[in-house]
Amino acid sequence: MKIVATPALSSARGPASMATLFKCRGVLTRSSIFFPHHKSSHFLSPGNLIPRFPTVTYSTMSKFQLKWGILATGGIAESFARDLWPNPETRDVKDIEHKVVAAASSSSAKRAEDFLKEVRAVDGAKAYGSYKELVQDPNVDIIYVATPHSHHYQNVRLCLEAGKNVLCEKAFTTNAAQLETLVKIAKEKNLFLMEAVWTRYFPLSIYVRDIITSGKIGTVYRTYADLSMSMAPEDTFDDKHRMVNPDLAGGALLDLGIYALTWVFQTLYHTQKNPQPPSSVLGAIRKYKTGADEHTSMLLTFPRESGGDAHGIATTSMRVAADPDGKGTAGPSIRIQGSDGEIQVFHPAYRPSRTKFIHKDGTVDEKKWEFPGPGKGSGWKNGFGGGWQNEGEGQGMYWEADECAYALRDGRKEGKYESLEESVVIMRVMDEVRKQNNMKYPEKIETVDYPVDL
Ligand SMILES: NC(=O)C1=CN([C@@H]2O[C@H](COP(=O)(O)OP(=O)(O)OC[C@H]3O[C@@H](n4cnc5c(N)ncnc54)[C@H](OP(=O)(O)O)[C@@H]3O)[C@@H](O)[C@H]2O)C=CC1
Ligand SMILES: O=C1OC[C@@H](O)[C@H](O)[C@H]1O
Repeated sequence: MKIVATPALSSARGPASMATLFKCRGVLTRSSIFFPHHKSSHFLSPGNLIPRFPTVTYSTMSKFQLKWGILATGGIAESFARDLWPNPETRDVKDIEHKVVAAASSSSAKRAEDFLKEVRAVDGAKAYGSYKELVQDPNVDIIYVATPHSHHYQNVRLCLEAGKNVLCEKAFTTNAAQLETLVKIAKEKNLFLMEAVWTRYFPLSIYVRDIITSGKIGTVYRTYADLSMSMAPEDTFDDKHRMVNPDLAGGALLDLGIYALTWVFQTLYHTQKNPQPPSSVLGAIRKYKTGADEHTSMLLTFPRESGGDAHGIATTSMRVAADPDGKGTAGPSIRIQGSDGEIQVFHPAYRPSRTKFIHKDGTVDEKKWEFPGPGKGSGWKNGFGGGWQNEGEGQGMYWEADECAYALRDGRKEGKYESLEESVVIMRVMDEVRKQNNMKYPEKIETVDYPVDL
């Protein structure tokens, strides 16, 4: 069966057509492009957007269907599940589709039921009042784990022990020992396991990595990467909130610093033929009153077989901002510096949409990405009271979801843009930074014991 979706009112390009109605999946839905109505720096400014109103031919024949179970119903669970809704063909992905077939909430089955409605799950999707019930559902192919960092080890292990494939939110675990244990279990059970660092699967990340591996930027000597979001934690979070609560492995390092490290690793490690872990790591931490880190800076040295080292500088903060005026005037958040040029990537590091490649001769290539998808209803909701931040068309979390579908279809057990081994190396770096700064989480969330009732 094929459904052709065309702009019902106009095929004109440009701002006037932004509210164009689209026919899709047999229903009329409004297309709106990611507009800010919140001062947060999560947003693209309208001027950065390229209106796009394609004619899309939807095919429902012979697709690989991935059936998702969602474990936890908080902010990012909702954003992710909503991103599974847009038809993948709107992003030129023609051979897979996603279905949310179940969700579990540790609060109540009613909460899971409401969640399933909010994210437009399939008819008959199952709502569970415990994670243990979800992992027993034979209809679920893969579970997306969206609990706080502190719970990832216990929750992922629950899924793996029950024979489920897993996509787990970042940071993967609280420490490397926990992650190594999960990787071992996944391998023994021949299950797929991936860290949900969605940034790796963005077209912009693929573009940047391609520039590096093609040699166009020459030898890469240094990457600066920052993800800092000024949140005035004392005004924004109570001390129990997951962002600042050590019992939930809160703090800038695991929550935001992972993205700065992602940029350092995907430019200085992942792109190497024979990647070597950093030969040295130096970290500095400024603590918040709860004991969680509010501000962390890291200097990593990557050995090079050709001699000399490459340096990665990764910084993160809840106290100061990478983009203080929300307009990008502070310049790029990420600078990848090579012998033949520099690649710049603009805030936010986790959801990059704008980049510049400045060649050695001074010429500049600029690229921008928009976030396509049909219909109102896919939106970003953060976990700390921001509420809906836009009525956009999807946030780009679907790209990591697509990777899960392709991996399961093709029998791969890891994500292709971040191996489990690379996730472990990054977790070891974070361990080392915490160790140097005497920052520990409570034993019950750092242990590899299982099961532990948190
Ligand atoms: N990729 C991205 O861009 C983002 C990723 N994240 C990541 O997602 C994860 C969750 O973050 P977020 O959704 O913002 O968090 P929320 O606090 O909004 O949601 C977490 C959910 O986990 C469940 N949960 C189980 N036990 C606890 C507990 N003891 N305390 C609090 N919640 C508990 C609850 O769901 P229930 O009651 O249904 O069981 C809760 O709603 C983190 O790992 C974070 O780093 C967060 C934001 C953005
Ligand atoms: O992953 C994340 O990215 C966006 C941030 O707002 C959020 O705190 C973090 O968890």
